[in-house]
Amino acid sequence: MSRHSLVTPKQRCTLTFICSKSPCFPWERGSEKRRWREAAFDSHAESCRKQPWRRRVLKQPGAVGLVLGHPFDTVKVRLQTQTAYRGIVDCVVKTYRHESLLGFFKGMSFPIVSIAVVNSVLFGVYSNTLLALTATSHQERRAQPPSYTQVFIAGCTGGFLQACCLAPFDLVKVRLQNQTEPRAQLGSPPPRYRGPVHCVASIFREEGPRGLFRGAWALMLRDTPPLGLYFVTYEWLCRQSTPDGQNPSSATVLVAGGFAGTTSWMIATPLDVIKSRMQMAGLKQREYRGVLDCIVSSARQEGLGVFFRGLTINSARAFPVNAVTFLSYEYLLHSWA
Ligand SMILES: CN(C)C(=N)NCCC[C@H](N)C(=O)O
Repeated sequence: MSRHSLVTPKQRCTLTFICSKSPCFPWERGSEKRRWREAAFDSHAESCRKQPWRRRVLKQPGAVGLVLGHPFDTVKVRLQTQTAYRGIVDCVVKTYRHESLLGFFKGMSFPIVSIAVVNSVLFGVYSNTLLALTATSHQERRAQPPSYTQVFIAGCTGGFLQACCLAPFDLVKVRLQNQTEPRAQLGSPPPRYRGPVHCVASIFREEGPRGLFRGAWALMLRDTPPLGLYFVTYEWLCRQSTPDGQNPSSATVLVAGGFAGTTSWMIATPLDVIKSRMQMAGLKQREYRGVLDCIVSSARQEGLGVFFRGLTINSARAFPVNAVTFLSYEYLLHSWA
């Protein structure tokens, strides 16, 4: 049966993106490898068609990790962009007092909506870049592991492209997380943004369409080399603790994924600070002229310590979130194999 009869165009697009068994390489036309890839894609598509719950269930761990990690992210963003807090504890106490528990969950809706797409782009581009560089499928990769340079390049490519998709969602998240007003009460002034959609509309109106991509260059720099390192750390730790040719156990995947998240966030924190600051500076105020200007003026005004704001909380949050992310990624690839 042709693969086109098994899946709808929408499914085909998602599958091609996520799965490393994409049948779409033109240079393989007519070759044995291409026929094998098409057969693998057919059975893969068939199993997804029969068990649509699989994809839905597998997306949940990422969302659960995101919800649990969001309060940490809010504290981090506030520490990086506001000067009103003396440290993590002060920020937690003030947020709780003024805004209750809900204050920690501000700006969470867009990340929840976008996480599936953003993770699919990251892991899909990573997997497909590795496939293009090594010509080995995910299953074959345990027997013929790619070099760390190939893993790094694939990770950087995935990181760069995920940042392009993430930019507007991340901007809205950061703007909403920084609203410190308590819930609307009679007589109190309303917050600047009433919700994510109002935030998008206001930015569009006040700062123009480019406003939605404020801080995007800093975000791309933040996500490109650190994500190369993210996948190299993960691969290295998996290979260290797994006998040659075997798949890593779930415990190994959790630990390696957690460490990969923590290490990459430690490296990424200085650019994360710059990114958040640029996102908060509205285009109209023209507070910074670019990434370099933001780096120089932040360092001049607040010292070099400014680049490490939120480092502890960022690294702690990254462990569980990325442990779960890698576990679902591995599970997804194996259940589709
Ligand atoms: C250092 N960076 C930017 C990353 N490691 N990014 C990939 C992991 C993203 C994950 N959803 C998280 O929020 O940690």
